[in-house]
Amino acid sequence: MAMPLVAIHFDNSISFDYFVELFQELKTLLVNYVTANLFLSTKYLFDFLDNFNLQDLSEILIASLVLLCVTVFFYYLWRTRGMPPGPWGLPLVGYLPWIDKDKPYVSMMELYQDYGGICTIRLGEVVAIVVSEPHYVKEALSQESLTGRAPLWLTHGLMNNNGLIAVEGPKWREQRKFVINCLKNLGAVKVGEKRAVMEKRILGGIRITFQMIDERREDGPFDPKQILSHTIGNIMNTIVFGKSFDLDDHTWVWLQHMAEEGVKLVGVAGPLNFMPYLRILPQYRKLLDFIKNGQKRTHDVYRSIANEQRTKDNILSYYLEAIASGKGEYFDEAQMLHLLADMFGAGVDSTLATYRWVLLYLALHPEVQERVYEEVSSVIGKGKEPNMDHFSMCPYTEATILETMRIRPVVPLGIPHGATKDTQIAGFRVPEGTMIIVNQWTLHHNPKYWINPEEFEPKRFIDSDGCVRRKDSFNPFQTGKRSCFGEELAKMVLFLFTSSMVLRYRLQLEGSSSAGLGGECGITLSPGQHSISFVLRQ
Ligand code: HEM
Repeated sequence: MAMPLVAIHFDNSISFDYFVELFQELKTLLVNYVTANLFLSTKYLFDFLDNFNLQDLSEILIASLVLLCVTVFFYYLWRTRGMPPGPWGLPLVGYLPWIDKDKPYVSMMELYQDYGGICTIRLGEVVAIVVSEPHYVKEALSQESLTGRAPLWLTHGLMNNNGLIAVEGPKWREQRKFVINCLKNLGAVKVGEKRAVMEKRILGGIRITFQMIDERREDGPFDPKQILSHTIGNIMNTIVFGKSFDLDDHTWVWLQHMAEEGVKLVGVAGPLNFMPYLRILPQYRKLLDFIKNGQKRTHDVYRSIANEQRTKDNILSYYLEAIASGKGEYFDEAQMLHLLADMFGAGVDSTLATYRWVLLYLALHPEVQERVYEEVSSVIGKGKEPNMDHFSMCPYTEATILETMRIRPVVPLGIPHGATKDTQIAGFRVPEGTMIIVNQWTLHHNPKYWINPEEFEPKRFIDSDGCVRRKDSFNPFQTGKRSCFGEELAKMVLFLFTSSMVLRYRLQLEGSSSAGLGGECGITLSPGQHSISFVLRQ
């Protein structure tokens, strides 16, 4: 069909009539064009349907699939332009099938071997940059624009910018500052009078730990996980809620169960982080319901603790005061409940897992244990309780704790960050929304920075003057504006527990020497099942 010609006459004076005429012509042109194409398309459609057979259908499907792959390929190329190099993945899932779900940190170390200290991978819908060299890690973690959190559906989606670990922007800054002040007030400080209050709290927990070990140790070797979960958990309970629970308190038993299951389930539901549409599948829906119900019930428990709150000097009571004062911008009940859960979860899980690794490595290396014993017994004295003044005088004990954190970092892939706006690392483009993974495991196991990295050798943290020294390739708490502010508290718990334990017991590993070393990786990497004999020292 011939296209109608549009005759437009230009003269010096363009009148209103001229526009009317132009509009009419354009309208005619459009109507003719649409009618013609509609006629043609309908004709082709009828012709096609007349001759349609199954082979056509498979050809159409294949062609659509190829078209989809090509579109996804070019979209991915466009999206990752200027970003660090990395492996190809599959449409939709990206590199996920190549990540070992039990040991994702090992898969990331393989990436380091293939692509070096900075690389890009696509995990479902999320594009991630993995940084594994100390100077890239430092550059990334020092940037304001990388203090966001990764766009992960489970954490971001479920938390809805509440709490502490998953929040961003001004709310994160305000709430983080508030909690840091709370911890200082409660005595999680290097020096000062308040420190004694926190020491007392921790030493109380240690005494109960020893009572519980003494009740069980004559029956043979056992895994101290349950006892430590109760006592370290209760130390955190007093800091966060101002109360501790009895061992058999139903609420406490349930809270511990939820904390443990929650860690595993969030691990199992991991693919939802990268492919949120999977939640339409029944198995993921069930998981999500379980997590959401658990969250709701936990908040109900916290609410009732808040209603009965009588004590001062804990994060909950400070928070209630802050809400009542009306001064802060983001202080409300919903945010408080999430924040308390984050504080309890982040504080207990990581410290408990680290301490269990310390005991396992001490039991596995009697020569290291004896050196720690010699040091603490000479500095603190047999039968005495330690305090943080002893810490700087026990470099070998500190080095043993650090070496444990090196060889078994409890967050082997850190807590991922997210780019809040376009930026750069090492000159590579980092678009807004990119996830940044700090590859702690590779940093801690790279033979370029550690001699025989698979060997447990605390001396590597001590310099020629006998002082403790840390390297840039050691990063268990991450660095920068978003680094872990629980480090001081963790240091106190780990030193006081380790020195007291070695002063009181000789630890002996029972069964296979590799028991538990492989670890179980949920949100944190914890030791696997193992048994220790606690032999009372004379
Ligand atoms: C050995 C023990 C611990 C280890 C290895 C550890 C490790 C970490 C790491 C790697 C991060 C991520 C930092 C980042 O995103 O850059 C983190 C964040 C965090 N940690 Fe710890 N942590 C420990 C103990 C604690 C304790 C005792 C507390 C509570 C007082 C705590 C509370 C938190 C919180 C709330 C965050 C999130 C901070 C934020 O997003 O601004 N941690 N921790």
